[in-house]
Amino acid sequence: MSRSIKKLTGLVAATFTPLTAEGEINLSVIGPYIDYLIENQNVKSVFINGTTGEGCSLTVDERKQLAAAWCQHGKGKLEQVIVHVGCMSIKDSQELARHAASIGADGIAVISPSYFKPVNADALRLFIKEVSTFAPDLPMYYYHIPSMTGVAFDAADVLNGIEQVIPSFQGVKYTGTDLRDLGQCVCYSQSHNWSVLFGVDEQLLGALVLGVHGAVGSTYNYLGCIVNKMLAAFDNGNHMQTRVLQFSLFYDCYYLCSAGFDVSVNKQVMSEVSGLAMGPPRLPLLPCPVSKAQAIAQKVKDFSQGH
Ligand SMILES: CC(=O)N[C@@H]([C@@H](O)[C@H](O)[C@H](O)CO)[C@@H](O)CC(=O)C(=O)O
Repeated sequence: MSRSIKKLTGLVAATFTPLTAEGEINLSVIGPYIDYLIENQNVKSVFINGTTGEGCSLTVDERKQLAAAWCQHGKGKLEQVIVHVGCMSIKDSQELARHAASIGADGIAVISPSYFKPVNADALRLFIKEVSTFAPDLPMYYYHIPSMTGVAFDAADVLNGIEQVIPSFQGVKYTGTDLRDLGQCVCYSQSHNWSVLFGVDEQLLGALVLGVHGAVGSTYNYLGCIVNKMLAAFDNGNHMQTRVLQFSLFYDCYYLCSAGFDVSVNKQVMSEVSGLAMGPPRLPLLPCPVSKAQAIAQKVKDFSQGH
C-alpha cells in the first residue's frame, strides 16, 4: 500500500439502501441521509452495501451506483466510506473492489461466499487475497458474520498470517458472539495496528472491554447519538454510566428483537425515526407493516429523548 492509512475507529453506520416504491435504488436519498447521520447522530463513517444495505440482493451495477453516490456526496463530510464487495462470484467481488478504488472509497470489506463455502481458513484467506489484488491500495477488512454466511471457523484463524499475503489488510468487522475468538482477533491485530470493529450492537460493551476499536451496526443509523455517549463514558472510565446505557440499549434492542426484528423492520424503523424515505426491502424480504414500525420507532424516539 502506498498511501497513508486512516485507522477506522468509533461508530460506523451500516447503512440501509434506499429503494423507490417500485423497488429501484433511490440515489436521491443518499445526500440527505449523510447529513442526517452527521447532524442528528454524530456518526461520520459508513459501511455500505453490507447486510443492512441488502448488498447481496443488489446487482453489481446497482452496488457501483450506490458506492459512487456515497463517495461523491460524502466527500468532505464523511470520515470514511467502506464499501462491502462480497459476492458469490469472486469475479463480481473483484470488479466491485476495482470500482471502489476508482471512486475514492476509503476501504473495502468482504464476507465469505456462502453457497460454495471455503473448506477452511486458508481457502478463505486466498479468496480475500484474490479480491484485494484488484484494489491493492485500499484497506481490506474481513467481514465475519457466521450467522448469515454459515462459515463459522474462527476469524482469528483467518487473520493468522494474513499480513504475509495481503499487504493492504487492515482488520476485521466481527459480527459474532464468540468473545474468545473476538479477543484473539484483538490480540493479533495489536502488533499490526489493525482495526477490530464489532457488529453485534446489543453486546457492544463486552467487546469494548476486550479492546475493539469501534463498531459497525445498523442501529447506529438512529441510535448513534446515544451509543456515542456510551463510548465517551467508556473512554472516561465511567463504568456505571456505560453499563446503564448498555443495559438501556440492550433492553431497547431486546424490545426490537422480541418484536421480530430483521432488516425489513429495521429499514422501516429508520424511515419512521429519520423521516428519510428508505422504501421497501427487496424480495425475498417482505415489507414490514407500517403500524409495527411506528410502534418501534416511537419506542426509539422516547428512548432517545430520555437520554
Ligand atoms: C445480522 C445483522 O444484521 N447484524 C447487524 C447488527 O447491527 C444488528 O442489526 C444489530 O446488532 C441488532 O441485532 C450488523 O452487524 C450488520 C452490518 O454491520 C451490516 O449491515 O453489514
